[in-house]
This record gives sequence, C-alpha cells and structure tokens, in this order.
Amino acid sequence: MPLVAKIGPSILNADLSDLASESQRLLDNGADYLHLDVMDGHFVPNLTFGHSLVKCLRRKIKDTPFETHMMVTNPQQWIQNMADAGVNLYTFHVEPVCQSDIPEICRQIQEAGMKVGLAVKPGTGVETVQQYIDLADVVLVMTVEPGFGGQAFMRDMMPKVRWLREHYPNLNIEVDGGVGPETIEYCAKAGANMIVSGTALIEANNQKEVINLLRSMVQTYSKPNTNF
Ligand SMILES: O=C(CO)[C@H](O)[C@H](O)COP(=O)(O)O
Ligand SMILES: [Fe+2]
Repeated sequence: MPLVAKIGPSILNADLSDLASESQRLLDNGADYLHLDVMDGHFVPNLTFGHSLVKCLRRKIKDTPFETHMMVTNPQQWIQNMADAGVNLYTFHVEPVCQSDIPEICRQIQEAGMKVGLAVKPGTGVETVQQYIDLADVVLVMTVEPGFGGQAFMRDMMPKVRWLREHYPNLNIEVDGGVGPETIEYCAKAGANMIVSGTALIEANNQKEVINLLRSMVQTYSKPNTNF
C-alpha cells in the first residue's frame, strides 16, 4: 500500500494579520492540513503565537486538521490549551524534555484527544526517538534549525528520513524547513510522506501547481519497490 501523501503548509511566513484568508487560500488550493509554528522565544530565538490565536483560527476554519509544531521549552504546559483550541496533532521537540518524561507527555497528549508528533532538530539523531516511536503518530525530521522560515534545506538530514522509512514502513514521517519544488525530490526519495512547506508555497504564483507537484513526488516514490 502506498503511504498517504499529506501536504501541510507552514503559515510562518504568511501575512499573519490575515491568517484566516491566507489559510483558506492554501486549503482551497489543495492543502491537507495546516502546520502552525508555535515558538516561545526560549527554545528558539523567535516568538510567534499561542493557543488564543489557534482558537480564533479554528472558529473560521472548521474541518481541517491543525498541527501545532511546538518549538517551546515546556511542551507539557500547553497540551490542554491546544486541545481546547481545536488542535489535532501536537508535535513537540524531544530536546528540551527529559527522556524519561516522553512517554508521559505522549500519554497526556492522547488523553487530551490529540495525535502525537515527535520532532527532532538537525543535531538530534533518530535513535533518540526510536524507543518512543510506538507512542507517536508522526515523527518530524527538521530540515532547518528551528526558529525561522525561509532557510536553506539541509539535505544531510535525508539519511535520518531514509533510516526511519527503512525501519518503519508505515510511519508518518514529516519533513519541515526549506521544502519546495527544488527539494521535494530528496524528501520523497528518502521516504517522507508528510510535507511541510512554508516560503515556497506562500510565495508561489500558483499554489495549486506547487501543492500538486509536492504530492505527486511523494506518491511516485512511496509506491512499493520504487523508494530508492
Ligand atoms: O518550523 C519551522 C521553522 O522553525 C517552519 O515550519 C519551517 O521553517 C517552514 O518554513 P520554510 O518552508 O519557509 O522553511
Ligand atoms: Fe514547523
């Protein structure tokens, strides 16, 4: 069975004063979910928004899955708030938390009614999350240092994606950072099926064309025996 390709625009570099219509345009052009980058100015040197804004967006965009990419030092703190705001997938970084707390954080996320994403920064090996993969719905391999949109894609992260795909054929593997028409082939070939794309989509003249291209690349390479 080919994996399901899902395209999730990051709205980080969109016009945040007009977030609902920017998001709706991306969805009308074929996006499957919205990737909402939450930054606390501590885990990363940048600030974005929190659960209040997510809740407002949810009032306007009702049926689309929301992922929050939690670039925060204390992911446990925001679980209930984000669940109440209408988040579906709560993806947190493993770096700032105690390894032994990861199962409990995953449990709390699930208990709050959300799916679990485990995110790793470029300097973190996948072996760090390996023992927790059974507790997660998604593993996010960052392809830039978290904190800012519009950075260059780190191709040297692809061995992590490839390793995950080899060992976990059915896992949802997400890539985030510098992903667009120029770099999707690397991600798709390595085995990623959840594609976050920010700047490349926000700045595209034809968002529908770019979303279709990202999806078709994933579909091409996720067919059995054509991965590599
Ligand atoms: O998590 C992120 C940055 O920390 C963003 O999701 C990511 O950078 C997407 O934006 P772009 O495609 O412009 O790189
Ligand atoms: Fe992100």
